[in-house]
Amino acid sequence: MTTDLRDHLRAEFRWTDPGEGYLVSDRSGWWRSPAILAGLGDGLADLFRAERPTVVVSPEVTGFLVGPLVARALGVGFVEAYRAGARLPIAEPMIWAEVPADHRGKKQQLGVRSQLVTENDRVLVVDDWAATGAQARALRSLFGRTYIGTAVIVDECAPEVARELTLRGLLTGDDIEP
Ligand SMILES: O=P(O)(O)OC[C@H]1O[C@H](OP(=O)(O)OP(=O)(O)O)[C@H](O)[C@@H]1O
Repeated sequence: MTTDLRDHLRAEFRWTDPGEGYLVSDRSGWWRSPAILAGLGDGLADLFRAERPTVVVSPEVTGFLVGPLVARALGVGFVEAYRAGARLPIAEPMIWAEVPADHRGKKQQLGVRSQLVTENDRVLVVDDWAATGAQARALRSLFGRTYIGTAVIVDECAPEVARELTLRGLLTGDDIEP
């Protein structure tokens, strides 16, 4: 099942060249694929099922596509982590974490409605991609001991960063090399 999923993810992934000296990942083929949508929740959930997560948290915005699939597969709920500056559709109070400079060198903040995660939760962070690990690091700092790890589709982090953040991926950077 997971082998099939990995094959589908590799097959539906594209690099695009906007002509600005770097390539940009095009992940739209993933969301268009019924096979990927059917398998992605369980595929990512299986990376952490043994750790019995009780809630999934994902960063804005692509994380909002992936996180609910994983929450559904685990039978738990989903919480949005918004970027500062977003027009928040949820009530205060929020807790905020500084995001270290990410893969574009940009600093930001991520915020979660504090009442949605309790100290007894076991938080699984889910995202489509990890490059520097900045989003995962920020959310780990936000949740402290309730953080159990981060599941991503593509893990491009340095191995020591992935280990430190308990970050696991379905694919590595080598799987989608241009
Ligand atoms: O490991 P990091 O260096 O933190 O990078 C990973 C982040 O980069 C991508 O998001 P992006 O900022 O491109 O925003 P998007 O979700 O709006 O596409 C991806 O969805 C992760 O959230």
